[in-house]
Amino acid sequence: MAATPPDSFSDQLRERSEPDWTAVVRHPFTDALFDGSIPDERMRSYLVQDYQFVDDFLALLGAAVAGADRYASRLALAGSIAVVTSEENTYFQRSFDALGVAEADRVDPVLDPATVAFRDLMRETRDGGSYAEILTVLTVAEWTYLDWAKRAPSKPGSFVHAEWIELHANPDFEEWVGWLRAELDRVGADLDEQERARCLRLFQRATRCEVDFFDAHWG
Ligand SMILES: Cc1ncc(CN)c(N)n1
Repeated sequence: MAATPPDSFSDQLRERSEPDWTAVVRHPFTDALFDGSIPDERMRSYLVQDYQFVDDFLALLGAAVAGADRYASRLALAGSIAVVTSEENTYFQRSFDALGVAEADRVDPVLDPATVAFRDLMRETRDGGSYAEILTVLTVAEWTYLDWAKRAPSKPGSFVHAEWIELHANPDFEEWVGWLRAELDRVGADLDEQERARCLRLFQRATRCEVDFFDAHWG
């Protein structure tokens, strides 16, 4: 993982997004994922909604490729696109098969309010955000997932649970999150006060979206 200096821009954004950050990383949904106790019905609805999240997330990655200020950054971002469109997509399809998800729910399900809120945030950022703002939203989505997945004490039996954890707790994903943070720190160094404040508001809003997304499938 790329080294991040202590009290970096990304660290400051995360610290100022508490208590929501910890609420995502320690969400009871993730604990139930670890011990494999999420009922199929709940896992199905979560994955169906998340597949829609991933659609907009992929478009946001595309906007980051377009908005990046250098070729090396485009290459790193394209590497993540490769994962989302291969291993991760295959995981969704195999899980949908195992959970009996109908074609309509794979392609065009009724969206939860939490999915709509996250989608709106990603679309607004994609269409009108600076490269720093796009990185901010990408970083929240990936870093929260790394942080909860890293807490997994062991592998649950079902592949639907186990592989969802593994996709977010492996050395490549850790390196990707390290890159995102370092990139946000690099770009953040050139921002003025107003632009940094906009990134903070986006970071906080995206973190809240993550809490609401898990809440929608819990309790
Ligand atoms: C809601 C959500 N947030 C983040 C991730 C990780 N890409 C995800 N799959 N879903």
